Formats: sequence, C-alpha cells, structure tokens
Amino acid sequence: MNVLVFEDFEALSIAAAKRVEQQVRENSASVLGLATGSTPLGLYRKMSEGITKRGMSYRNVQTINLDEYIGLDPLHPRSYHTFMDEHLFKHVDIPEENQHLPNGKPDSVEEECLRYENLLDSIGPVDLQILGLGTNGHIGFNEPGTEPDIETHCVQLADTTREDNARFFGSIDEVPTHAITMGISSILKSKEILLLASGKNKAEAVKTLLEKNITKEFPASFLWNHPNVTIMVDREAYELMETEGR
Ligand SMILES: O=P(O)(O)OC[C@H]1O[C@](O)(CO)[C@@H](O)[C@@H]1O
Repeated sequence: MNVLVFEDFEALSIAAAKRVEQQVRENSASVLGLATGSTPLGLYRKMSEGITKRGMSYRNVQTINLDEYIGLDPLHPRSYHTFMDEHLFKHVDIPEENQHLPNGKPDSVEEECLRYENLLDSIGPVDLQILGLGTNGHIGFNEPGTEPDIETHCVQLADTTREDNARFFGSIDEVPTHAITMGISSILKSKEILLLASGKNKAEAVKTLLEKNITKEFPASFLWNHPNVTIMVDREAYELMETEGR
C-alpha cells in the first residue's frame, strides 16, 4: 500500500485528477470505478476542468459507481445518480449509456444486486477504482462486520453512517436505512485502487487503516489484501500519524 500525503484537499484533488487523467490518456476506453461523498468532489471538479483546460475527453470511458440508496428513484435529488450528474456527468463527455450505478428502486433488490455484479464482470475489471473512507472504516457501503468475500449486496446502514450523511438530507430521519453496494470482493477485483481521505474527521480512520490489522470490523483494512492500492491523504487526515512521528 502506497501512502501519499498532500498539504491540503486542493493538492490531493489535483494529484488524484492527474492519476485519473493519466489513466484515460493511456487507455481511452478505461473503466473507472467511482465513489460519492464529499471527498471525491475536488477530484470531480478537476476532472471537469480537464475538459476545458487540458483537452481531456472521456467519451470512450465506462464508469461504474459503488453504491446507491435503496428507495430513492434515480431522479430523486439525494440519489447518488443525481449526485454524480451534478458533480461530474453533466460536466464531462462520458456517454450516458457508459455511466453505471445500481438502481435504488428495483422490483427486486436481490436481482438488482446480481445484475450489477454481472455488469461489473462484463465491463470490468475496473482499471482504476476511486474510494472514499467512512469514519467507521467503510468502503462503498460495506459497514463494519462485512465479510470480505461478499459481492454486490443490500446493506443496512450503520447509525454513524446515517449521521455522517444526514448533512446531505434535511435530517437523519430522511437518510435511507438501506443501500445496494458493491461488496469487498467486487472492489478488490479492480486492477488499481485509489483511496482518498481528507480532513481531521478522517484522521482516526486513516490511523486505523495504516495499523494493518486486517479485520471485518474495519472493512477498509481488506485493502491490504490487494496488490495495487494508493492512499492519498491530506495533512489533516494524516495528523495522528505525524503526531506519532512516522
Ligand atoms: O467522503 P465522505 O463524504 O466523507 O464519505 C466517505 C464515504 O462515505 C460514503 O459517503 C457513504 O457514507 C461513501 O460514499 C464515501 O466513500
């Protein structure tokens, strides 16, 4: 696992965008695994700027997102479909048919999970997977207690996750209780993984991750089982490591 420490969120976002742009320049038909949450917002802004400022194009790229809330229609203002549209898809030239997210309002959640894992296998493997890090160590919506061999599945969200995400909704009561998420084993199928973490509220989780105690109680620790993972953090997210003089 490589660890890269950046001065701040801006520097981290620029570096992450550089890696994505390099990937797409090398292989214009790359498959990108995408995440939601606040952390990739800087990356998505820089990717959008890349279109106008650096002549980037994503027209042959396929994207596949990690997760979606169950019960939210794709057009719901708080769905991850809408999040991706607002923050990335409407600013870049990825064809709509190449943008993939789980359907949060399927007839059958089980069938949707199967469909999504099959989709991942048919367009994959993901060349570059972007991940955020939950304060409780989740990746995607794989909450503490998730087994490492699980593929795309339905998950009950932890209370802490619903609290963390209440800022995107009016109140915690409006945050859905369940989601569809790629599993740990789905994520580990990627060729390369880039985990981003920013801010003091991630410092404890970053410290736990870097302790290399591989346990289902801290799902991100399973990333240690993958051969090509880079963690990009800013100084605030790394501050507990620096305090220890590492
Ligand atoms: O980037 P944030 O908003 O801190 O979220 C971290 C993680 O939590 C989630 O938003 C889910 O709670 C993930 O999508 C994300 O990777």
